[in-house]
Amino acid sequence: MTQITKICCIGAGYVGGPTMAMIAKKCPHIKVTVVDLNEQRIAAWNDEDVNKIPVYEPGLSEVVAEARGRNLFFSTEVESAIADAQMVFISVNTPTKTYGAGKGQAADLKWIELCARQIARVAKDNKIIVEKSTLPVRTASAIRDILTHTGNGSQFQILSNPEFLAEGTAVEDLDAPDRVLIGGDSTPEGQIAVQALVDVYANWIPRERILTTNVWSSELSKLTANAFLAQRVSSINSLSELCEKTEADITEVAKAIGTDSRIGPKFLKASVGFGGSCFQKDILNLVYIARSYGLQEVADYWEQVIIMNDHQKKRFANQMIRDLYNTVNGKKISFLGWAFKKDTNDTRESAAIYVADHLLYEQAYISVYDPKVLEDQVYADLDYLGSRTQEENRNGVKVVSDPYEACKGAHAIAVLTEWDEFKNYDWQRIYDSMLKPAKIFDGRNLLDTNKLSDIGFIVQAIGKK
Ligand SMILES: NC(=O)C1=CN([C@@H]2O[C@H](COP(=O)(O)OP(=O)(O)OC[C@H]3O[C@@H](n4cnc5c(N)ncnc54)[C@H](O)[C@@H]3O)[C@@H](O)[C@H]2O)C=CC1
Ligand SMILES: O=C(O)[C@H]1O[C@H](OP(=O)(O)OP(=O)(O)OC[C@H]2O[C@@H](n3ccc(=O)[nH]c3=O)[C@H](O)[C@@H]2O)[C@H](O)[C@@H](O)[C@@H]1O
Repeated sequence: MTQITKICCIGAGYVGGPTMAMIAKKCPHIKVTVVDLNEQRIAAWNDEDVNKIPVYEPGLSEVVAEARGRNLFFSTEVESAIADAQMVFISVNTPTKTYGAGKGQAADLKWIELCARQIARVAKDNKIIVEKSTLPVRTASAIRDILTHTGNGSQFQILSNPEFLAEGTAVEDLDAPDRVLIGGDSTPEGQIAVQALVDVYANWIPRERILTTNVWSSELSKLTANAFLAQRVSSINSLSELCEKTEADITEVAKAIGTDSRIGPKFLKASVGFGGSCFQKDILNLVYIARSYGLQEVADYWEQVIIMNDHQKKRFANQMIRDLYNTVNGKKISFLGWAFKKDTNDTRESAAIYVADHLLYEQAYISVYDPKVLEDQVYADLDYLGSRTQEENRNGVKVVSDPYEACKGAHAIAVLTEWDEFKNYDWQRIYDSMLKPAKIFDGRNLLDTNKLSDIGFIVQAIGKK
């Protein structure tokens, strides 16, 4: 049996950082080194002030503080960390391709291949390679191809161990996951590698929650889990539009169906649309894979989840324009929230970006407040769209650090993220400072509509009349 005492993780992002911090915390006998090419990111992980680590997650700084310097290390010395480790996790980004074949759908595996080649170059002994990144089914065979041609006789086992944590709850998800999934080869060597990784997780996770499968099932289960979750959001969002036409209330409908134990209550919150770095990219990837096998109906079925989500974001922005007398030209609109969900500073694919873009086309003036997202990030998100010049984005959007300032003099407020603090604002004070009629578009069904209406606000929530 291989007793793992040295782990390296390539990629110190939203997954690599928290995941490895938890392994290090729970397994003080294992030396865990997280490496990244991004020097700034590594410097931030090593910041003396543990509150300045680059990923904001409730409880994460405490986990890092406990293990960092003891058996958790962050470094840019990629090669030596790989060479030293018995087990190498690959946790690099796998975004949607922006060029060439599969552009806009397939996963870009450039960084995965680079990692495999780097491992092949520096490894001098046998290693277990763990796919932590989300990958298209059958990627392990490409990694194996690269690794088996090193020519130095080292043996590699490839495992798939997808991550299911959600941002904002990463620490609790890692501490007590519903399950850990490990896919490996059925050969004796493959099973020894699977067992070695099972033993790592078994330090804190009950054995019955550690599932083992073949590699392909594991790779495909990750895409499938995200597709099912996103599908629930698109399903409830599609019905929110019908609720708005029929005086049914989406919160009541969600509760009514969610109490059926076969359906379950989670992931039925209607919203302005799902965001985050993964749902869209993973479903597009699934669609691409299905098409590449000639499975048109399968591809079309899942693509509809994305089409519905795009529709929901557009619908929200259009409703704002319509309710603001068909023009937002020169009107100040306050955005409460920019992150794709609460309790994270991550803004990737956030619905707020697309709603802002839509309103900027209509020449609105947007004032953004988010408790955790920095000004530069908001501009970077808008610049990345390429819809207008950097100067135009900075003229059209101001980022402020005070929510009352964001709302002062506004025609309307849009709630784009469900941050808890929004519920406790002095809404009378906000109302008094706004232009009248003062409108609120609650894209998260977060606020107390009755209370706001009593103050004088005109409130439009999702899936409610
Ligand atoms: N963000 C999330 O909540 C989740 C993400 N995933 C998956 O995990 C993977 C990583 O996602 P994130 O951590 O969000 O990405 P990220 O972009 O935050 O982090 C990836 C890191 O890898 C580094 N990197 C890329 N190539 C490298 C190389 N050759 N050598 C060293 N470092 C390299 C980048 O500099 C970056 O810091 C993706 O496949 C994603 O789909 C899975 C579950 C949850
Ligand atoms: O592969 C990934 O990256 C991860 O993707 C999601 O996690 P995450 O995107 O971090 O956050 P979620 O809680 O899933 O929320 C995703 C989006 O859906 C929205 N959402 C979620 C639930 C809901 O009922 N309604 C709704 O609009 C959220 O606001 C957010 O914009 C999955 O939940 C994780 O299991 C997975 O590991």
